[in-house]
Amino acid sequence: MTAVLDLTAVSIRYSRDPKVAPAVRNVTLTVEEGETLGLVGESGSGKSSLAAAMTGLLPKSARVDGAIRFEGTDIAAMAPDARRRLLGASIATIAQDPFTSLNPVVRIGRQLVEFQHWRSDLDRKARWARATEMLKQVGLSDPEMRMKQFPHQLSGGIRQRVAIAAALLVAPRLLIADEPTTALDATTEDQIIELIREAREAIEGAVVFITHDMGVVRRLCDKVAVLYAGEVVEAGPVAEIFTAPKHPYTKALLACDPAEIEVATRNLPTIPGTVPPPDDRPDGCVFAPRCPEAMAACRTKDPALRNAGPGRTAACLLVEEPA
Ligand SMILES: Nc1ncnc2c1ncn2[C@@H]1O[C@H](COP(=O)(O)OP(=O)(O)OP(=O)(O)O)[C@@H](O)[C@H]1O
Repeated sequence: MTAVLDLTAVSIRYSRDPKVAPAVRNVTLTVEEGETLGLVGESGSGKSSLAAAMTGLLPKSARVDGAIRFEGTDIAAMAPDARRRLLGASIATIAQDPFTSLNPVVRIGRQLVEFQHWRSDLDRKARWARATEMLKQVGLSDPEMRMKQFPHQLSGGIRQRVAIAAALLVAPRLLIADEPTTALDATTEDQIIELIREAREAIEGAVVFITHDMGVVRRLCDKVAVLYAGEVVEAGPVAEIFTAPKHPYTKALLACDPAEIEVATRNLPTIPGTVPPPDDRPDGCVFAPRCPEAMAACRTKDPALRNAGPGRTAACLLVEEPA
């Protein structure tokens, strides 16, 4: 079966100059139909750069090496116009702030009708009816009233539901959700996560969920790729990585997940130090300066991503490859 999305050795530079240090390095990952992949990492780990590359939204000055295949077609190699046509009809994005996808000065109804411009088989009335029905499906109780409102008249949670409805109107094969619950309270976050789960079933496609929060990955995703300083440091099935993480960075992220902390505490642990910028990487393992398990060899030897069990990879000298 052809994967919905398949990245092979993808590097991203914010410059055409191949000598400029890449912000994303050599990332390989696959998302199959019916799967939700979590991309997780701290600020600066390259999540948004990867999302922009997947949606063809990197700045013109950026350079992508490697292949990004959407249902078998390499979108990194496509002309921008052809890429926009393909992606506009097949990939939808839900952003952290729905104001980035909703126009603040246009009523919801008009926007949702315009989102369906590619449906030449439907007239305006049919598009309006389809949009109203979609608002109902995402749990809004008075969709006709919502259609007449402006985005600023809605709460954050309702705005995010409208953004999900807008994404579903595209009937995408791939839904990319970029920190869609970060600005929401815990109850609303639960509802939006449930909605994204239902959305994946409705589109019969795949979801890429970008977050810094391991708790959300645990609740929603089938697979996870942990990013650090632009590299995948560990990847594999969520069920296994959460029970037996192998990379010290994954272990540290899990230690920051409130659900993993037995005694309720106001002060969640954080990982000391910061992600190094692309042009100031340490020698050896990029995580070594912050790693509680680092050995002398970690300061000199770059750990290549290695086999860490069925469907799993990890980039750490401490991980022994299965025989
Ligand atoms: N437009 C840009 N021009 C130059 N460098 C950029 C640009 N966008 C991102 N970067 C750099 O790329 C690296 C990865 O950033 P990116 O925003 O992709 O990470 P992130 O994990 O999404 O973080 P955040 O959650 O803060 O958005 C960082 O070092 C960042 O400074």
